[in-house]
Parts: sequence; C-alpha cells; structure tokens
Amino acid sequence: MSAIFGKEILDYIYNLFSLEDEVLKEMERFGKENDFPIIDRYSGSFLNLITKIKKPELVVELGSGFGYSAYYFAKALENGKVVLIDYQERNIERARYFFEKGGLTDKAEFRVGDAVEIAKEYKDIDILFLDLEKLRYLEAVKTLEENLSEDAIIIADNVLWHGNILSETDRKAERLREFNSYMSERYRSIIIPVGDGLLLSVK
Ligand SMILES: C[S@@+](CC[C@H](N)C(=O)[O-])C[C@H]1O[C@@H](n2cnc3c(N)ncnc32)[C@H](O)[C@@H]1O
Repeated sequence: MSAIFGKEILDYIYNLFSLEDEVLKEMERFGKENDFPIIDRYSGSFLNLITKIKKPELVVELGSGFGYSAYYFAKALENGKVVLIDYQERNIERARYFFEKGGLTDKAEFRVGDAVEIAKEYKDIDILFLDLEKLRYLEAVKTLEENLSEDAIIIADNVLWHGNILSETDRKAERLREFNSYMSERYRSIIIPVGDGLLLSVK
C-alpha cells in the first residue's frame, strides 16, 4: 500500500464512511471482548455498498460467526435474503439475537453446519461471501460454481493473510495464493486492500 494510507488517513476514511448503527457497534464490542475475528468496519461498508449496487435476491455467506458481516449485507437488501452459515450453533444463535435487535430477521436465514455442504442446497446465488477456514476457499468456490447465478459476484475476506500472503512457510498463505491465482485466471477479479484484503470477482 502506498504511504498515504497511514493511521490518520485510515481513521479519517473509516470514520467518514462507516455505517452508523447501534447494533453493529454492540457487535464490534462483543467481537473485541471475546477476541472473535470479524471483518473490518470498512470492509463491512464495502459489502453494504456492493449489495446496494447489485440488488441481489440471494446472498450466501460461508462462515458467518455471530453475524457481523452478514448484518452489512442484510442492511442493504431490498427484496432478497442473506443465508448465514456457521458450524457453531452458539454463533448462529448470537447472530439471530443481533438480527432480531436490528429488525433484520426477515432478511435472513440461519443455518448450522458445514458451510460448503449447506450452500450446495442453494441455486442462483447472486453474492457468495467466503469467510470460512482459509484452507477450504478453493474447494468451496469450485464446489459452488454451478450454484452461482449468471452474473454472480464472489467476495472473499483475508486474501492478503495479515500481510503474510507471500510467506513460503505458512500453509494457509500457500493455499490462499492458489485460491487467488485460480480466481484471477477464471474470473474478472481484483483484490481491494482494505481490512485483511478483500477479493472481488465476477464471472
Ligand atoms: C472469521 S469468522 C467469521 C466472521 C464473520 N464472517 C464476520 O466477519 O462477522 C469464521 C467463522 O467461520 C466458521 N467456519 C469456519 N469454517 C467453517 C465451515 N467449514 N463451515 C461452517 N462454518 C465455518 C467459524 O466457526 C467462524 O465462526
């Protein structure tokens, strides 16, 4: 990244463009207190904006945690729904609690289990969001390609792997590089250097 993205500039753009929402703030506090990894606030605003532009009917999220990233999708949805999937029941229950608080449950479906297996049940996915185990990104996208709508968008978090994406000794970095290469060859893709690196791809 260029030097213009120092802390002060980042704080400036984060504060300028963050979505103001009390439930999101509560979720951020919960994440911090429990050391639970969630997408960065600016990435959330990005997901929200993309959803507003795309107007999807169906967003499927692999690895929803307690619903922070999914909340950004849900807030921007007009008619569609977001499917939250996590294999930890307590995460999904917490997501349900936060969505109820934000009045967004009618825009969401909550599922517990393996994200790739559950996602296979859905057809015509307009936005597929990957935030599950990093070793499975490539498998997930290959498995779900036939479930995507004609002009689907794929978004993946952590594709710069905390700045270690070029590491030769980190297995996750190596697998994420394979994923990034696949996405660059098969789709029109870009990595947006916000948060931990967000990959955006279209067919
Ligand atoms: C980084 S956290 C998700 C954070 C969430 N996307 C957010 O930004 O608010 C990753 C989550 O994925 C879940 N997870 C990882 N692999 C999974 C899988 N194969 N199936 C279902 N859930 C998975 C974990 O339980 C964890 O809650």
